[in-house]
Amino acid sequence: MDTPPAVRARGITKYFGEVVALDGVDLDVAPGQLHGLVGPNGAGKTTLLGLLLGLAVADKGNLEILGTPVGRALAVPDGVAGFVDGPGLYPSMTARQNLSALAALRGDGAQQIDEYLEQVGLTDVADDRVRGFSLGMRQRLGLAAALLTKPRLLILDEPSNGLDPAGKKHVYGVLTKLAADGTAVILSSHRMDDVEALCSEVTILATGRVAFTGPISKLASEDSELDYRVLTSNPVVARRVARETAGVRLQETDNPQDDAELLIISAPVPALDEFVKALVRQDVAVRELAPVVSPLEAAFLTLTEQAALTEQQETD
Ligand SMILES: Nc1ncnc2c1ncn2[C@@H]1O[C@H](COP(=O)(O)OP(=O)(O)OP(=O)(O)O)[C@@H](O)[C@H]1O
Repeated sequence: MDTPPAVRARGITKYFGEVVALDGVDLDVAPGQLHGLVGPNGAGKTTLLGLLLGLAVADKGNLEILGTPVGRALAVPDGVAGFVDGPGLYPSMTARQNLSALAALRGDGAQQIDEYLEQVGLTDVADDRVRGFSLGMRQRLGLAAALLTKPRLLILDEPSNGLDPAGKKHVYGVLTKLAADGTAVILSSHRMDDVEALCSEVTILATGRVAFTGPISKLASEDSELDYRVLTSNPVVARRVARETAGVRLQETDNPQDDAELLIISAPVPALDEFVKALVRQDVAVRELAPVVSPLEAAFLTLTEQAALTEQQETD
């Protein structure tokens, strides 16, 4: 039998009094998929994650989690783990005691506690009280607690909040491995670079509506124009080449010193290719070439601005 989708949501609507937090949201997440949920403040990300965790119920729409329709009762659906607004932990207990208490409640997982602590990089502080933990350490312990339940769908609200680079590496490694083993992971983030590094699919929410959902690779089309930073061995010639290449627009930078060395150009991918080839023909070496903002960030800004504009037109 085919494995059911981890999430299948259709027309999910959620009100808080007058506020429409979610407005007809559709979402599909396959098993083993790392799915990013992004959107400006107040877009409805936490509300949606809360519905998936069974912390609230939708006012309208259909929600199926791991193949089972979600009813009206508030309960964490079977096979789902995670947290919104930070993990629930006992501050007066140590990290290990927190996990032991959870394992005892579940009647399972006690044997793997050391392994989970190691996976999230908390072995050295396993016997320290959670009260003294930083936000990043709490996030990692929350993830270990979620792992202990062996979820098939993991929901995480801003999991990289407070994480230092080493913590991020641990957490991302854990999430990638979980997904490779078939667990679907849905995480919200304000960091587009994190989502790009980790997720294959993304849903962009703007004022409670889906502005885009699908593979990240579909967001950046060949024709969309991005801004690029360009450092070369000869900025004077590079600037002339930029002016002469069809489809390339040279931007003036705010910093006059930057202006001497650094070029900012706007171009779609085919024109960018022609620019680089022309530089090489002129014996100019390209030392750095990178988008000023990532394709996801650029698409995110455009889509959310459009959605806000549409909403304003509808209310006018
Ligand atoms: N318990 C609540 N009572 C009243 N309004 C709420 C409640 N929870 C959320 N809202 C409203 O619903 C909308 C969506 O909020 P939500 O927290 O889901 O957004 P978000 O995308 O997670 O935002 P952020 O990025 O700031 O965390 C907002 O307008 C918010 O004010």
